[in-house]
Amino acid sequence: MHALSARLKVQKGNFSLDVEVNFLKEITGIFGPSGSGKTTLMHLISGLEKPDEGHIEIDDSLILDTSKNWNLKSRKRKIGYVFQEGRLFPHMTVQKNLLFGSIYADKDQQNIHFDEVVDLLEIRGLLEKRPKSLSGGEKQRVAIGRALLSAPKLLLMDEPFSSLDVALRRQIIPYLIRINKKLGIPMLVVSHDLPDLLSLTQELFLLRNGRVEGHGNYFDLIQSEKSLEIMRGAGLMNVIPFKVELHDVENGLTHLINRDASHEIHVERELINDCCKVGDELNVSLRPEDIAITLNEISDISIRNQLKGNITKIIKKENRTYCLVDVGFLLIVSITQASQQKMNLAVGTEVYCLFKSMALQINI
Ligand SMILES: Nc1ncnc2c1ncn2[C@@H]1O[C@H](COP(=O)(O)OP(=O)(O)OP(=O)(O)O)[C@@H](O)[C@H]1O
Repeated sequence: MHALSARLKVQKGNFSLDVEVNFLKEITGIFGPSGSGKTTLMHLISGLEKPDEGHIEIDDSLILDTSKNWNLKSRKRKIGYVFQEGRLFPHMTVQKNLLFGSIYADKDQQNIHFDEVVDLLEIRGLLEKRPKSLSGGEKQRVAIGRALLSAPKLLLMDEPFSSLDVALRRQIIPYLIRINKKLGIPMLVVSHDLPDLLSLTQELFLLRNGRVEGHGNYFDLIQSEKSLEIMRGAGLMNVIPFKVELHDVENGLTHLINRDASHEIHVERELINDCCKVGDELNVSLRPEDIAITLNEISDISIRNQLKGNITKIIKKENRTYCLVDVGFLLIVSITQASQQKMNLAVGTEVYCLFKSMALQINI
């Protein structure tokens, strides 16, 4: 059963949107450059805008069908919408803002209660405050809480990170993952920042000029030249799930292993910030430019992380060469075309991917 199934068409001046979006219960990202129609799509799904033609079902119940003249009002759609800048009511305390969310909630379907939301988002200490005295991340968490208390079947988030600095983004992302896992509320998250989006989900729709140009897992998408082209300018990123294996206090390192325990990497403890226990799962991000390729393992080198693999695809774009390397999981590596030619790299070549521990970003 799809959490959302939508076909939508709209013309706005010179811009036309014509898309089909279906997804399951997880977190799904909508990535696209500025002006590609992301906000328009969210408005159409939430009912803030009306399409010229369209059909929307949420959890198999019909929300909109223009051919039958069926169009549920926004507040009846059971969709929580978290806007870019939170949009809290300034004259109300945090508590009242949160309770406002439950006004439209269908009490029978309320699968999350006030105290649970407050604890999940860690906002108990803020309840008596007014929005103007909150930080950006706190506002955003309250806005998410308000949306959750409306008992939504679907949560839409438009650029939830854009008003937050890096530290606050890192805070919000785990809350969103927790909400999705714990409450099973599907989320559609719009962003033009690929690394942020990828730390939340690798299931993506790529939007360009009002059309879906690709849909699926990020690592499948980057194998298509067209999708790679859309994402390239926004900061391609490797995002790999790891588990904390051991804290090596003496050497200041934490050892991480991947899902099937085939690979171990080492990161500086200061990156982990003492936040993770052995056994905790985390995502490690690594820029394709921060990985070097060699044909042999190098022993007398300070770089500790050297993963052996095979090149599965090579894509050339301008003077860069993108190599997809299967090291047990896929890594995307960006090198110059000159390096590729000099090393004679081709599909099937066995290589080592080298990266410094400091090049890793940890998303908890
Ligand atoms: N009322 C309107 N009349 C005409 N064109 C419009 C109208 N509203 C939006 N547009 C155009 O529709 C296109 C898509 O806008 P939209 O805000 O959905 O894009 P977006 O992907 O969310 O962009 P951004 O990342 O910059 O927020 C843009 O080219 C915009 O100029």
